[in-house]
Amino acid sequence: MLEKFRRAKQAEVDELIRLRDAGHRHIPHEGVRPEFGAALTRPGTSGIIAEYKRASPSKGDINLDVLPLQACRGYAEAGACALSILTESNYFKGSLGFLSEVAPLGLPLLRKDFIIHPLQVEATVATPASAILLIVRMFEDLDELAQLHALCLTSGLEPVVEVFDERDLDRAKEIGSTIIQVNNRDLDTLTTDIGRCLDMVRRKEDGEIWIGASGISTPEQVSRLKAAGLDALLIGTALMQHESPGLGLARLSGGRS
Ligand SMILES: O=C(O)c1ccccc1NCC(=O)[C@H](O)[C@H](O)COP(=O)(O)O
Repeated sequence: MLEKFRRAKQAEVDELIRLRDAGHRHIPHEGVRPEFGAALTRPGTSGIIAEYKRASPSKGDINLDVLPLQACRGYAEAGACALSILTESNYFKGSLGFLSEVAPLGLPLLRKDFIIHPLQVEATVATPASAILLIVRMFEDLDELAQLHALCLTSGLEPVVEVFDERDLDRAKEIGSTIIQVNNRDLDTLTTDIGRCLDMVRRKEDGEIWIGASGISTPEQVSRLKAAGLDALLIGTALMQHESPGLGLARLSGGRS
């Protein structure tokens, strides 16, 4: 599955290389980037990262009717501590432009995509994103991942490093990741099992911020995962399936609406 995403991304990377070779430069975003990691652990936070996700490989179209700002305003009103914005276009019907559309809400933004090349990091620096997803499995060569991780940090983006299993976690820790996201989705079957982050969070160490992602859909799961030590939970489908995603979040978290 990830190989399929990597191939789809290569076309985007080739275009970024062509533009760079033609002299195009990304102008860094000049506004404030609210701190992402700090927002997940601030006292009193809901600890919920609400995702704007229009479609997915597992569900097909989820919600094409609610615009980014409309959905994310609802998330902000319902107490989301940060927003995850799917920018991948082929499988998730996302767009990089969504980041600027929702930035006026003032919440920290995670760019959720398949990042494999430094020019994608540069392109992200030109947006208001505070954080960017790096998926350990996308990299055979750990040095390549370590270099992208370092580039994110020096560029002012907080890298969120996603792991699926213990080996990924070993590699994430080896490069010094401090924001670790455990994905509960099995990439072969696309099914989810929250037991994965419940197991892995036992390896959380001081100074690390842990996020549990995928397949979270009930208030009971939210309470159980938080009690197990996850700092934040990233939720997309269960919210976007609501006509009003913000109301979906309010129901799930008992937050304001
Ligand atoms: O959502 C998918 O079907 C999917 C398939 C293959 C790779 C990644 C996929 N999703 C990306 C995500 O990480 C999720 O959007 C995120 O964790 C939220 O999950 P959910 O709450 O289950 O929508």
